[in-house]
Amino acid sequence: MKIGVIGAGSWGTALANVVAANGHETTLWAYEPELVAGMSATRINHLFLPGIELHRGLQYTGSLSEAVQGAELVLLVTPTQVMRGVLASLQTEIDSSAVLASASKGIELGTLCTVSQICSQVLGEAAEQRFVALSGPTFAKEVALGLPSLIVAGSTNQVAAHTVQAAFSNPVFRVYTSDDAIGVELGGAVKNVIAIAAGISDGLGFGHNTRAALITRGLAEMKRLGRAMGAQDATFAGLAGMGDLVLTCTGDLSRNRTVGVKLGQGQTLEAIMAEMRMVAEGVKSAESVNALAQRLEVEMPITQKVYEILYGNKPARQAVLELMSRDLKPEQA
Ligand SMILES: NC(=O)C1=CN([C@@H]2O[C@H](COP(=O)(O)OP(=O)(O)OC[C@H]3O[C@@H](n4cnc5c(N)ncnc54)[C@H](O)[C@@H]3O)[C@@H](O)[C@H]2O)C=CC1
Ligand SMILES: O=C(CO)COP(=O)(O)O
Repeated sequence: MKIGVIGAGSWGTALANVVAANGHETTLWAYEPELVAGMSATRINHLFLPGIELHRGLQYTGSLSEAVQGAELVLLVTPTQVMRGVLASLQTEIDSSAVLASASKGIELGTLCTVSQICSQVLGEAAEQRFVALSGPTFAKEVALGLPSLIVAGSTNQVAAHTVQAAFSNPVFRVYTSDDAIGVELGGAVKNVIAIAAGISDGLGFGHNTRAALITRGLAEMKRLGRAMGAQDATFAGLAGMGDLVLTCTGDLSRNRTVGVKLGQGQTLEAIMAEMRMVAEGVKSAESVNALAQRLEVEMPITQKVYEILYGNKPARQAVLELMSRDLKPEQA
């Protein structure tokens, strides 16, 4: 199969490597010209996935049209906030029958769109019929090292979901299908915001109890937003929900969790972002998910506090105090 992968960050590179190793004719598009040259010469993505040699068959390009030319499957893996611009450049280049998969996790600022909604707006409504959200507990580095990992391909079109499942699956990378594309997308977007909260908690010196509580109540927020957007509750109990939430809230490889830890330790957001080349989607999604919750009148108190800490100068300890002193009530999902 011919596959184009758009975005050579750590995740796009790791996923391109999976399908290339599975025997598919794969071309990886990189935004940075020096990365195209570097990967072509050394087979290593020195900027975003250092130290890992990529499959011999993987091709590299700096041209968007070359990456998707003749592709039966196009995988989008740029940061969510630049997705619309990248897609606009690809609009006339992607084959109208190609499956469109996205492994990006976030909600667009301003429009409050998921990636599938961005695709429909830019490429036309029919794009939704061939859209697949690929998400789960998968740190790029561990996938690239071949450590057993599981993920979900969610789509309203089961033929498209099965195409992605077949292309990516191998003995160390197991892909499940789901018919809940929006649930799979929302799980990935919201867990990044909750991971910042979990990091803040650890950075403040709180314990395992606090972190477990944040994960559990974060899952309740994810479910509530999902219900308001037509997702299925069961999706959030699965890999793209609880699975990814647990991974990101507890794993030291998480960029979002790391941002939270540093905030909890007293660093400013500006200082943290200044020394970070990689994307921590939760920083921007804290604003967009919080706005989405307000628009849909969904109660998401942890998300709201993360937003206030990041953008409202609220001290993290005060935010915790406010969360703890909310009205007492029965436990509800
Ligand atoms: N790294 C990981 O373990 C995982 C990441 N993801 C998601 O994958 C998406 C991509 O993240 P990573 O691959 O981790 O990125 P990264 O943090 O490793 O690298 C940043 C990426 O952003 C690209 N970029 C920056 N400015 C750009 C622009 N103006 N136009 C186009 N591209 C631009 C860079 O070229 C690079 O590909 C995100 O939504 C992330 O949440 C999902 C699962 C795992
Ligand atoms: O989405 C991820 C793992 O599934 C990666 O999380 P971070 O972006 O927080 O590193």
